[in-house]
Amino acid sequence: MEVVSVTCALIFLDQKVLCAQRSEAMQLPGLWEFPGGKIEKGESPEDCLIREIKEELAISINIIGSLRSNEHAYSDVKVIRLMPFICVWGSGKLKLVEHQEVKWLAKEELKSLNWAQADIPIVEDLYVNWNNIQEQLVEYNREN
Ligand SMILES: Nc1nc2c([nH]c(=O)n2[C@H]2C[C@H](O)[C@@H](COP(=O)(O)OP(=O)(O)OP(=O)(O)O)O2)c(=O)[nH]1
Repeated sequence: MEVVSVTCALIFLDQKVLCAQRSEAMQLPGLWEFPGGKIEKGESPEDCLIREIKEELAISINIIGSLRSNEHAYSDVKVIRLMPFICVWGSGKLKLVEHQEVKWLAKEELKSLNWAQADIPIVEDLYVNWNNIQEQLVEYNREN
């Protein structure tokens, strides 16, 4: 079975993370995800994510870390390997090119959304590691 590798960005700002709602024109319409997309041939996961975020949200991001990947079988023939990265906003003004809506959520609000199935373990990991990630962000901001 083919496993499709997909990167996604956990973009943090002021102790909140950016969550995006898939539009009716996309697969999994109306469900919430972390923005990103499929890795193209010859592309590194990081390059893919930077490209996808530019395409989808018109901003550039800096990647500062990652969480563990999660594999989810949407069907017998479709397995997604979702690879989450911890990111901060680099430059540009946010514009929704593909998504229907975005929300900036605090830790306690994370579980209130109707997430795509592949994201559920990632949301759980994010919840559990939230304070650690905030420390990484403080450290990154001190150095940059
Ligand atoms: N980007 C992203 N995709 C996700 C998440 N969770 C999840 O199940 N997916 C699925 C939805 C899609 O089947 C697949 C990613 O495809 P996509 O349509 O967003 O990516 P893409 O822009 O590269 O796709 P394409 O239209 O060029 O084929 O992964 C997530 O958090 N972020």
